[in-house]
Amino acid sequence: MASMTAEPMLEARGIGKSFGALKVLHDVDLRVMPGEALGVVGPNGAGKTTLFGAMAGAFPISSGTIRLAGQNLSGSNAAERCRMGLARTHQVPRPFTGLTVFENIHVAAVAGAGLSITEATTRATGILERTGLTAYANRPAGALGLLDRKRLEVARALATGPRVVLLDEIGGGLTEAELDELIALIQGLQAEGLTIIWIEHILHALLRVVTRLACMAEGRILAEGDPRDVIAHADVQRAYLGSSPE
Ligand SMILES: Nc1ncnc2c1ncn2[C@@H]1O[C@H](COP(=O)(O)OP(=O)(O)OP(=O)(O)O)[C@@H](O)[C@H]1O
Repeated sequence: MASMTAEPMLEARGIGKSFGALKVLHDVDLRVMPGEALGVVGPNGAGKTTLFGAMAGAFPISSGTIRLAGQNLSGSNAAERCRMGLARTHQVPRPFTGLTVFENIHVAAVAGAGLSITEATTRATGILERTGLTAYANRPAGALGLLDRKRLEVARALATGPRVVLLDEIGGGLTEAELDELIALIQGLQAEGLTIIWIEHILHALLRVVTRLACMAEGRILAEGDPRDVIAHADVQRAYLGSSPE
């Protein structure tokens, strides 16, 4: 099995991406090992979300290679990458607001993982429980509060049966108590062996989960490694923390 080797679960090498004349990613390398939680920080516009989009297959990249458990993803679109085990959440949650919470999770299991209706029902029931959403199963997703919308975003990603999940600023806008609950959920997923890459501006939340940190600025990785070393790095202090709201 790939996970028994030292092969990264997800690896981006030499990623370049331009939108028209705007070069957003310059030769970015990033890798996450199986079961690892990697944090990504950086100022607004650094290219963090674009890097997630590149990995998830949201658009073609200008250069570079992405591998999932050793497999080159170049020829695969977003839906195929999802079936292969690569899931992402979005900065602004994107549930089907007219469907119930259960239906949202069920759809993700059918469309994202290709499960049968019956299999998806079993999976969705388990994920409702796992994410603390059972009591809201029959509520329209559009009626949820912010924390539960974020839980649902995680639940929809889990429904696709991911090997690695990309979390994009999922902590934003929550109270400290709500953030604690979300962190507990993410910590639990990591403890169960899920591989995680988490982009987050709320550094103290990120540092409760991740064991490795990368800082991006202007489309490049400035520093990457032990979170304490990255935070102490002079370039990171200058480009990010010096101007951070924290
Ligand atoms: N589809 C697009 N078309 C044109 N420019 C884009 C597109 N997507 C992103 N950009 C630009 O790419 C740059 C990087 O954006 P990106 O959203 O990846 O940054 P980010 O690090 O995730 O920022 P934030 O922390 O604010 O979410 C920005 O200048 C943005 O305006």
